[in-house]
Amino acid sequence: MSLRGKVAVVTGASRGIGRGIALQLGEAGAKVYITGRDPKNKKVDPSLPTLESTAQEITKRGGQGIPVYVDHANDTQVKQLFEQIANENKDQLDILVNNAFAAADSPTLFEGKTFWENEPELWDTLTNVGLRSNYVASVYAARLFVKNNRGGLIVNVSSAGGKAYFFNVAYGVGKAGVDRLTADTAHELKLYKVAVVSLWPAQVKTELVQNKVEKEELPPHLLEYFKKGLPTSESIEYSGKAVVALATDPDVLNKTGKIFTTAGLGKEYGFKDIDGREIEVNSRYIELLKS
Ligand SMILES: NC(=O)c1ccc[n+]([C@@H]2O[C@H](COP(=O)([O-])OP(=O)(O)OC[C@H]3O[C@@H](n4cnc5c(N)ncnc54)[C@H](O)[C@@H]3O)[C@@H](O)[C@H]2O)c1
Repeated sequence: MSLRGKVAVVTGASRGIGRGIALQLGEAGAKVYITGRDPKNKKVDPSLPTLESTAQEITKRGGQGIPVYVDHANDTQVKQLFEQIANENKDQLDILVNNAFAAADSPTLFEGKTFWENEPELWDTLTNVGLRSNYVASVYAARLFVKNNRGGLIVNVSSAGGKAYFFNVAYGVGKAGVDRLTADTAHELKLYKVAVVSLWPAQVKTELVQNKVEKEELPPHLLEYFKKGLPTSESIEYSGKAVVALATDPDVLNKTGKIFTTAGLGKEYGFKDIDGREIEVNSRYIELLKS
C-alpha cells in the first residue's frame, strides 16, 4: 500500500491501458479518480468493461475508485473534474495520468489509408482527445500542484509512434506532440518539483484489440500483426506497474521531461507483468529513443 493517502486521476480509464493503470494505482492504495464518457452519449459495446466496474475493482483491491463522467473533448467538464478533486481533497492532487484517446474505437485508425485518402477531420479525431486533452488536463492539474507546493507526477501515455511511422500520419504527429508536451511542461514545472514523463507501452493486450482480433474486424495486415503479437503482448496492468514504480520513486524528478518504455522501467525497477513474465525491452524502441 505504498500509495496510501495519495490522490490520483487517470483519464480514459473505463478500459484499456488507462484501466490497467488505475487498477494498479488502486492496488497500491491510492484514491483514484477515473474518467470516461457518459454511456448515454456514446455507443456502448456491452463486452467492454465500464467506468463503474473499473471503480469497483479499484476499491476491491484496497484503493478507492471514484468514477466521474468526463468527455475530454469538453474543456468545461475537465475543469469541473479538477474542481471536484480540489473540493473533495483540500486541494490535494499527487498524480495525473493523461491517457484518454479517442481514436482507437474509430475504424479509421486501423484502415491503413494514406493521409490524403482520409478526410482532414481525421486530424481532429486523433489529436483533440489524445493531445489537446492532455494539455487541458495538465493546465488544471498544474494549478493544484503549484498551489500545494508538494511536488507531483504527470504521466503522459504515448507511443513509439512519436518517433516512427505507425498506423497513419496524424497518429504519429499526435504522439510526437505528446512527447514534446512532456518535455516542455517538465521544463516549466521542474521548479515546483513536479515530474512529467512520457510512457511508451509496447503492444498491449487491450480488451478492444482482443475483440477486434476475435471478430476479425481489422484489415489483413493489421490482423496478422496483432495476432502474431498478442501472445507476447503486455497486459494493460504492466503500464500500471510502471506508473506505480515512478510514483513511489523518491528520485523521479531525475526522469522529468523524458520518454520511458514500460519494459525499460520494468528492468530498472525490477517489476514483472501480472502473469510473472519478464517483458523484453524492444530493441527498435531503444534505437528510436537514441535518435
Ligand atoms: N494498445 C496498445 O497496444 C498501445 C500501445 C502503445 C501506446 N498506446 C497508447 O495508449 C493510450 C491508450 O490506448 P488504449 O489502447 O488503451 O485505447 P482504448 O481505446 O482501449 O482506451 C482509450 C480510453 O479512452 C477513453 N476515451 C476515448 N475518448 C474519450 C473522451 N472523449 N473522453 C473521455 N474518455 C475517452 C475510452 O473510453 C477508453 O477508456 C493511447 O494513447 C494509445 O496510443 C496503446
